[in-house]
Amino acid sequence: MVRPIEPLLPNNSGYNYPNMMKLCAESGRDHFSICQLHVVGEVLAMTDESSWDEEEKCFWLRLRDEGNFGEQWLRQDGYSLGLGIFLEALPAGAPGPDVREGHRKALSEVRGVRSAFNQLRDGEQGQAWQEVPRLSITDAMLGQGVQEVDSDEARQILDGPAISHLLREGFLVIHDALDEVFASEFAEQMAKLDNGWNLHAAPQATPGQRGDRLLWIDEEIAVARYGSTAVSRAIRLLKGLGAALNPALTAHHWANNDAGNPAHALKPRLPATDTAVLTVSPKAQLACYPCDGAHYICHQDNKFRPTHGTRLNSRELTTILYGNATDWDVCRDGGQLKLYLQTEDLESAPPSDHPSVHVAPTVGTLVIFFSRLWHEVLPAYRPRRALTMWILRPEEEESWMPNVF
Ligand SMILES: O=C(O)CCC(=O)C(=O)O
Ligand SMILES: [Fe+2]
Repeated sequence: MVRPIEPLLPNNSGYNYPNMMKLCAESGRDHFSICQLHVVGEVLAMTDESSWDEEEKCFWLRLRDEGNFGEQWLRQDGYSLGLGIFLEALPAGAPGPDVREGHRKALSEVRGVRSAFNQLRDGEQGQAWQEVPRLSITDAMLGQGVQEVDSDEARQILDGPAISHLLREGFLVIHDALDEVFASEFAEQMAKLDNGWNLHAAPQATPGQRGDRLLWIDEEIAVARYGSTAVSRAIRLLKGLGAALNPALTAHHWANNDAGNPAHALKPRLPATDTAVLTVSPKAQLACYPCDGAHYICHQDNKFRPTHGTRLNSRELTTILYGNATDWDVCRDGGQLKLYLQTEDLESAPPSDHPSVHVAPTVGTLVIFFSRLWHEVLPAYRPRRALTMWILRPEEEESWMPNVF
């Protein structure tokens, strides 16, 4: 039997260790797993890692969001949690259908809060936050970023002129990043994954924001679960871009920071010889936009909040490999990525006639851009598939939590 999820509580102080044990005893289960934790409107999915600290008499929870852009150890002492926790009295394993329903409700609630948050101006505390208990950063120990992945393929693609273009313009498009055989296998396997009912609707902060369906996937799952060797190779290639860019990116941030741009600050300030700024997200996002005009409105993948001196999340660069047929016709099929140039510091979306580049999502095209650049996916009239990897700045992981607390 699956026990329904506990309702969202405005205050989580009941979820301390003794009470969790009591709940276990009452339900006849030998453990509870925390399946969802909401902090300032983000949903952080719990992995199965939590540990009881005998000395501190508290649980440490390892929290990650779905794409693993944010990760931290959080002390669960009944005071330091955000909007709410859902407890499932479930043995480890796939959630049952009523749990999924609970998740859906929770997500829509969280999205409501989140969109209220997005409408707040810097420093303002809105209605949405009044019930949120204080989350102390000093109670949270930051998790480690994922290791760098070396890839010869990535290094070959990112030669000196390509890197200079990326740093100067904020984006880079390479049309022949994959050889012909790799490209056609990649497109074929992306279609197979999409057509095999493996994807689920992307979460939306506001209705109509995006119409794609997603699968989070890493290079091992791609092979072991789906037999998609070309997708696995593509994920490794994308992961390798981080390592290939590290030295130049570090120098870039140093130069901009020294020139007084706080958005480039390296925290903690790295020694000049240390070039390891970037890590990669463990999983890539496989996204398919169905052919019914599905799109993604103009947005940034990350934001720098000058009044707080923090970023919303750890994403630094967005890297995408497209997996669509070579006869993609933008006039007929639409679906271009529209990148608005030099818009990283804009607070709100630029007008649609702002200088931009349009990228056709043809197989073999690789695009890399700074995640704070405003961009959108234009309506697609043919299934449009993309594999996205976010390259992260792990030292920023703390700052995805806006410090409205
Ligand atoms: O697929 C694309 O071209 C861009 C997708 C995107 O902006 C996103 O997933 O955040
Ligand atoms: Fe995006």
